[in-house]
Amino acid sequence: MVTAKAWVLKKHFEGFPKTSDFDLKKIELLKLKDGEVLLESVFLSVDPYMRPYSQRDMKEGDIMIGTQVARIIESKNPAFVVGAFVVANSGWRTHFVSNGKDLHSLPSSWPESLPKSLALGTVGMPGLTAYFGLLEVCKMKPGETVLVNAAAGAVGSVVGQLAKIGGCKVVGSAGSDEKVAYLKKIGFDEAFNYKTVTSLKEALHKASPDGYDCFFDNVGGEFASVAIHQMKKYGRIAVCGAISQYNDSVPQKGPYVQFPMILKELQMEGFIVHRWNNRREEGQKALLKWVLEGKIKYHEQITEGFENMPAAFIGMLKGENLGKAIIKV
Ligand SMILES: NC(=O)C1=CN([C@@H]2O[C@H](COP(=O)(O)OP(=O)(O)OC[C@H]3O[C@@H](n4cnc5c(N)ncnc54)[C@H](OP(=O)(O)O)[C@@H]3O)[C@@H](O)[C@H]2O)C=CC1
Ligand SMILES: CCCCC/C=C\CC(=O)/C=C/C=C/C=C\[C@@H](O)CCCC(=O)O
Repeated sequence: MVTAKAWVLKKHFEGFPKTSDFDLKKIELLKLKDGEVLLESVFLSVDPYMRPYSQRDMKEGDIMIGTQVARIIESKNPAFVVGAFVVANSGWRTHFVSNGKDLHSLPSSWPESLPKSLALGTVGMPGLTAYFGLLEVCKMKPGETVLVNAAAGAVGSVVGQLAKIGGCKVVGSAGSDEKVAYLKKIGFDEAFNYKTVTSLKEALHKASPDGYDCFFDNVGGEFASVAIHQMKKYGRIAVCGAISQYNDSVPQKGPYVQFPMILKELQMEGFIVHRWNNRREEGQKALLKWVLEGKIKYHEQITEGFENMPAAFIGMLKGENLGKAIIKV
């Protein structure tokens, strides 16, 4: 019998999650039935969506939602061999049983030299979010100017590099000078620390006096309310997330934004990466190619130890990660 460890939501979050909101449980796994596989998590992801989705989708006592790269350690399913790696959506746990239907094998072209954890970040859901959000929602064109916030994160860092590959000028914001330096290192044309600028309005104007054609919004709130006024006519806004709001009990009341929406005839579209699930392979193939060519750089904030998962999640929400936040079991 295999004993799995799992993090459960002990108490719904109020404001920023606290480690006391989680409980570590042990689960005895049953013997495999025909068609099932036993997996052990190797890398686990902590993502911003877990904060709002926990309120929407979970009840206290549930295992925390989330994804992992896992290794098959026992198989009664001929489609999955022992030793193979897959991406699963089985939550915060060290071991689990699956019937294989919800497992995604890593692309066959995945080189041994490339960390498999990238399947949770740059070459996984966040990278695909950047890829499809930029190409299908922003519809960036060469020569345009792209703005992205939370730019040093899992999604934002890929947005900026994809926009450079697409021949755009790229402006990014992040919450530390270290992150700003990283953005410039990976090719952003302009980058600033939104926490230390005296005026966000002036920082955005200085970075691109003519304004922005595309705004890839990961943050929402006051940043979005200021940025919208600096969009060019016919600009496009991809509303990817609103992390500035996730931990607020009372959402920030941003200034009235409908005026620029109308006067500049802006397109503003929210999206969820699931929309392009049928094009996952296309996106992963493109992202993997650019990573292997060195055109997309990646950085991972690796936290060692399953026991540190709640702390890694809280740290990511507080901006302590540069690049994708990953837990190495
Ligand atoms: N629509 C979709 O399908 C998807 C949407 N998302 C969204 O994309 C966004 C980025 O996700 P992801 O790349 O995984 O996360 P990141 O790796 O960027 O980590 C979160 C980052 O958000 C920033 N942040 C946190 N709080 C605030 C705040 N109050 N104001 C401004 N910035 C803040 C921090 O960076 P900093 O130092 O810059 O403050 C932090 O590092 C999130 O909003 C997420 O919900 C992600 C995946 C799919
Ligand atoms: C309830 C208010 C939500 C406000 C917007 C919040 C988050 C946007 C975001 O981050 C979306 C992420 C989507 C992730 C998609 C794929 C998976 O890895 C997560 C699966 C969770 C699920 O969809 O059940």
